[in-house]
Amino acid sequence: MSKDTYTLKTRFGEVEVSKNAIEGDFTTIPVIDLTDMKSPDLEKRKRVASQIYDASSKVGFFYIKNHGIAEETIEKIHIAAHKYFALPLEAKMETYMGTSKNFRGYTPLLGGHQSTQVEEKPSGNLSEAFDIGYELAGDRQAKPTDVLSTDDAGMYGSNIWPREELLPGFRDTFLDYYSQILDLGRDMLRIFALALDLPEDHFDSVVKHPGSLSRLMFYPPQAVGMDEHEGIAPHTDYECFTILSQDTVPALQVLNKSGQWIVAKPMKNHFVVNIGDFFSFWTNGIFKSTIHRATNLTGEQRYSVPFFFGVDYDATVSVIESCVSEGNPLKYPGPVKAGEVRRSVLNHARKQTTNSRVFSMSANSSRQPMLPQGTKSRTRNWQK
Ligand SMILES: O=C(O)CCC(=O)C(=O)O
Ligand SMILES: [Fe+2]
Repeated sequence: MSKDTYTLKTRFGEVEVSKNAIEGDFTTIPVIDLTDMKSPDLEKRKRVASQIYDASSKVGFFYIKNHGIAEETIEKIHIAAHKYFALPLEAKMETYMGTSKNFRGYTPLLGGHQSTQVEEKPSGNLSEAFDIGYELAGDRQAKPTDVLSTDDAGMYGSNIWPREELLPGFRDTFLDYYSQILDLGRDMLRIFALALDLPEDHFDSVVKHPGSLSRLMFYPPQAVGMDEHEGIAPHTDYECFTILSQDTVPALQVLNKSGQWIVAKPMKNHFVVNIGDFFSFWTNGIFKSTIHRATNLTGEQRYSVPFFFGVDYDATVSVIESCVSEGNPLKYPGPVKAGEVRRSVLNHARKQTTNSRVFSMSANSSRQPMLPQGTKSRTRNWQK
């Protein structure tokens, strides 16, 4: 590594990264056209699946276009995000995540955030967030007779909403967005199954009430002359995959294999999709959960809306058998209870006062997925 690099110290090891993000190099973040994702022609679906396999196993990140979510839906959620973060702090604190048993609600600027790096002077992430999770009203496929199970980990539960009179229509807008992205996630899981040479309905039984969080994020501009301050510190996501809507302000950077931060420039009507730790576990490391961060150096306000697609909290999941081979022996003993894994990851993150993600950052290409200290013994031994 040349002197243009620095060492990123993490709780789990060191990563060499270059000092500067490389502008203009997006060739490593492929764009996948989902037009044929639901084509009646299997060969066409397979062509999409094969691109998804390539991107998921080599990069861990890709853009999607022609995903079927209307521009208007995306605009509406961004307007809702602007309005929510414009509320006075006291109003946002009425929805404070600290009062939630299942990781929903508001995370204030710098509050409760801490870099995943080992810092001399820990400083929080320069962002605010508002999280919601699965509720039946946010799932167009839920039947009126559906009842949410009480998963052992207590991850299902209600969302915390700002008072309707403060933000009329906010709850409906967010739940509508949530339900549409949830369905996109379900559809994508079928194409992921095809990508893994499995029957397309292979995962259907574990996405009845998918344990997915969605988040509004706000990154204020940094003060002129201020040292670069991360909006969200380097991390990997911990669910199956993330579907991210960015506004027009660039900030997201993805760590490539040679240790360079690649800017994932916002592209109109595209989502950024990235593999999370849970999918990496599930596929025995075939799908890569890649380190990324967001730093807003533009002087403008930035908003983004990630959706972390995950399986039912009460599902029990083991590494997919066909992902284990002589060349890729079983990495992670299982089975695991999806809700328990997520609770322990989130608890750990909260204890560390981080922004709710877990990171095992020994190296971008050979990382082990998730699993903090304190995870139940069955899962602790995943973390070598
Ligand atoms: O805002 C972004 O661009 C990325 C957010 C992110 O990585 C996350 O919330 O996990
Ligand atoms: Fe992320």
